[in-house]
Amino acid sequence: MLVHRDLAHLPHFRNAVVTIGTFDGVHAGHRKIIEQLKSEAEKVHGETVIITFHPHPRKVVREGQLAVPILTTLPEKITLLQSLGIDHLVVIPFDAAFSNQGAEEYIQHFLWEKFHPHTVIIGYDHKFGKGRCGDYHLLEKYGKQLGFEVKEIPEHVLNEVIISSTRIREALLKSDVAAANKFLSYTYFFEGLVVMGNQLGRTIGYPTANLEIADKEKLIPGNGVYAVEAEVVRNGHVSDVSSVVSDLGTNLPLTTPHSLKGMMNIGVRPTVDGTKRTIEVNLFDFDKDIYGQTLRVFIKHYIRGEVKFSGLDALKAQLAADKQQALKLLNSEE
Ligand SMILES: Cc1cc2nc3c(=O)[nH]c(=O)nc-3n(C[C@H](O)[C@H](O)[C@H](O)COP(=O)(O)O)c2cc1C
Ligand SMILES: Nc1ncnc2c1ncn2[C@@H]1O[C@H](COP(=O)(O)OP(=O)(O)O)[C@@H](O)[C@H]1O
Repeated sequence: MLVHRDLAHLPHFRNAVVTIGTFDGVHAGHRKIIEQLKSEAEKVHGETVIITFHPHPRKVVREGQLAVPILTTLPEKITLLQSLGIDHLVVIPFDAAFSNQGAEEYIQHFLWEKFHPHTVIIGYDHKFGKGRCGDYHLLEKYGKQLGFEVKEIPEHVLNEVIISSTRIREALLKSDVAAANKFLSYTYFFEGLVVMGNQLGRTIGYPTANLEIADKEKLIPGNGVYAVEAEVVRNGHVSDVSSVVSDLGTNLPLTTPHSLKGMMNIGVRPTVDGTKRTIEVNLFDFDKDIYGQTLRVFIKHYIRGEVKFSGLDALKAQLAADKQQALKLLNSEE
């Protein structure tokens, strides 16, 4: 998959079959749209093109509104779309100038001139252009004049997309990873930089890699203890998207046989300080210094809620039980 971020230097697409959307989560509902995109492209021997926006249009157009956490950061979205066999991903820098284009200008100077699409696939309720005044009918009218086809994404698929996104967010926020992973059709994951903690973990026999998530918009599941798989993916933070794209060959499929098993706590750790929310992972059968590296964590199962223990001995006993429980859950999948 080629990722294009510069609108001034797009390639010449061959019979482009194009769809437009944010695809946050690239979940089971999105995958149906992608199947439709691929089957239309196959019919006309065309290339599949997904146009997406970054940052999220909501952020630019409705500034000041309560931010909805995102399920996939841009590099993660790229990784997932790549794994689905899309030919081109075009990432539009969604700024005020782009959002101020009128609907007709958007069709002629953006969709037509940049892509010369064979087919555009959009939802019947898709709106575009300044004030969101362009719709399916306007696109069809221009399609006839300029010579491209417009195809509709069925209503039930669109409804599924909206319902799934909301359900996945709600499920993760209440720690229901079983439901979230089912709607996603893959295991929810995030990446964090391993930073210093209180250095207490090692003294009780459970060193924990404390994670700092780079993208503040990324949805972090609700507090609690989870069984996870994790991999050290690179040194330092994601610096730019291209580094992730070049990483792709080694990181697909998303959970590799090299994943380590472990357990993670998300919470305020009432037993030891009880204030700042932290994310920390204890990896099983592992003993390396990974400070300054990035850990990708796949959240497989929820184990329990966070508890305030009477002291470190009680916490330690519970961690031993959590480890057994995590291993039981993780091994049962194999
Ligand atoms: C799997 C797991 C479960 C945990 N559960 C709790 C808990 O229920 N309550 C709590 O106060 N801290 C809990 N902790 C956090 C520990 O208090 C923490 O790992 C320990 O204080 C070490 O901190 P440090 O990494 O900053 O040195 C848990 C940690 C892990 C890895
Ligand atoms: N099995 C392991 N799981 C997690 N981290 C480990 C493990 N073995 C070694 N480490 C290293 O030890 C650090 C965690 O030790 P810990 O005493 O909890 O310190 P801190 O409070 O700084 O996280 C990790 O950041 C990592 O570099």
